[in-house]
Amino acid sequence: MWLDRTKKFKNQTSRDPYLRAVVKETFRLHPAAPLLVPHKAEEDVEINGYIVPRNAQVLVNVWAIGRDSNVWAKPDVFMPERFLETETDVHGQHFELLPFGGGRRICVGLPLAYRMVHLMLATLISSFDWKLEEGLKTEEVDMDERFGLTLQKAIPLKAVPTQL
Ligand code: HEM
Repeated sequence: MWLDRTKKFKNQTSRDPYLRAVVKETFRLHPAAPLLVPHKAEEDVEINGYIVPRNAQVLVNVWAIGRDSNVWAKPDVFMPERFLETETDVHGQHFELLPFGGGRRICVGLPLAYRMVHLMLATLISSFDWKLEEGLKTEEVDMDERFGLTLQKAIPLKAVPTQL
């Protein structure tokens, strides 16, 4: 039965454009690794007129890129619809959305992780009816983040499931 369900969800999740848009929008605003993984320049490199000297440690602030108002309309608003009309994806070709990094050191777990995120989200949504804690309204949920090598919610979300 679990296998049947998994197959069903796999078909649904790979086709559901809104679910895919929700995942992208979540990665845009809350990338799991906000500065990716530290890189080092092996040689002096010039990028857009800036010199990155040999041996410099390079951190790519994908958290800031995801909220750049030069790139995103209403950058602080959670708006999955923005991804419905674009080809933008997370595979390292679109530099405005790089939750898995890009280039030679792109996350090798991307194909597995990306599928699993969709599968888990679809399973959780379709298996339970979710409510916030008693009395809490959606707009009152505290979305502050605690920065580190990985990004976490400063105040954990308490969501109450009822099995469907
Ligand atoms: C949603 C889940 C995940 C996210 C958001 C994520 C994100 C990342 C990021 C941002 C990097 C650094 C890329 C860079 O600096 O350019 C990375 C590297 C890496 N990830 Fe993931 N990752 C995830 C899941 C996984 C999984 C499931 C695996 C293994 C099965 C994995 C294995 C790796 C490895 C081995 C590297 C180092 C690659 C290298 O340096 O060549 N990741 N990941």
